[in-house]
Amino acid sequence: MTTTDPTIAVRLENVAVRFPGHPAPRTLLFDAAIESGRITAITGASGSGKSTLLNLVAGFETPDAGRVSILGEDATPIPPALRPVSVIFQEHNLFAHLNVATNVGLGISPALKLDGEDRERIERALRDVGLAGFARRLPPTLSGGERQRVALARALVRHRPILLLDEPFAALDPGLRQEMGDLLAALQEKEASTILLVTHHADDVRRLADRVLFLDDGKVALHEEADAFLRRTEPAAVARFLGARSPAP
Ligand SMILES: Nc1ncnc2c1ncn2[C@@H]1O[C@H](COP(=O)(O)OP(=O)(O)OP(=O)(O)O)[C@@H](O)[C@H]1O
Repeated sequence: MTTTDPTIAVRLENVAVRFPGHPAPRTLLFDAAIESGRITAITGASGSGKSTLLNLVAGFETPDAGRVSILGEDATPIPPALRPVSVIFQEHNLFAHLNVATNVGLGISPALKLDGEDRERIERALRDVGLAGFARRLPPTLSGGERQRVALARALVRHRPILLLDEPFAALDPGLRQEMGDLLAALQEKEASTILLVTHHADDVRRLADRVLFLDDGKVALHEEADAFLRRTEPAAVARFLGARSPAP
């Protein structure tokens, strides 16, 4: 019954997730088809379900009902490590005791069985994210922005068609957010990857997104082109989100 549409990278079909929760249980319900080769921003208020949706695609969360398909294939039996995705979180992406090159190498081989070609790939990825010469540094000696760039390099060497980012710029100051955003946009253009970017910043949507998936109370409230979304004055939840732009310094 699988219909494979190459323009769709990820499909969530009536996916329900039930959390026991306090004071009452909560059910999140997602239904969406996410296009390939584009940047989709997943946004909405705190608690609306953004991370849960991303975790369903990554495989860290399991649906209680419905189905997640990735690149036309039912993802249910596929463990996180074997899914065609790379994930970058807000923080804690790196092993502190392993140097930068080794952290990137883990993206190629978790057992760190690396040959000469792999080492070249690592060097190239570090150059691409502006970290040539950082190979032997340890993560605690890097700035927050540099650490996130290492995480991006590790995602790059994996060559997975889908990149999942959960607030990857949240710990960065505005200058670095801009820099990381530019880097991400350039990489997307070069690799034509599908990117799902969880963010609660309207500026990230303005700068980076082609499409927007707006969540409200555990459901997909809107799924549309970023231009149309950015012109919205309603519903109130979207107006609030777009109005929450940080004031110019
Ligand atoms: N493991 C869990 N157990 C119980 N409830 C959970 C669990 N994970 C998420 N939830 C609940 O599900 C809802 C959605 O959470 P989620 O983290 O996906 O939201 P979010 O939009 O990413 O929020 P934020 O912007 O604050 O990170 C919240 O009400 C949250 O409390």
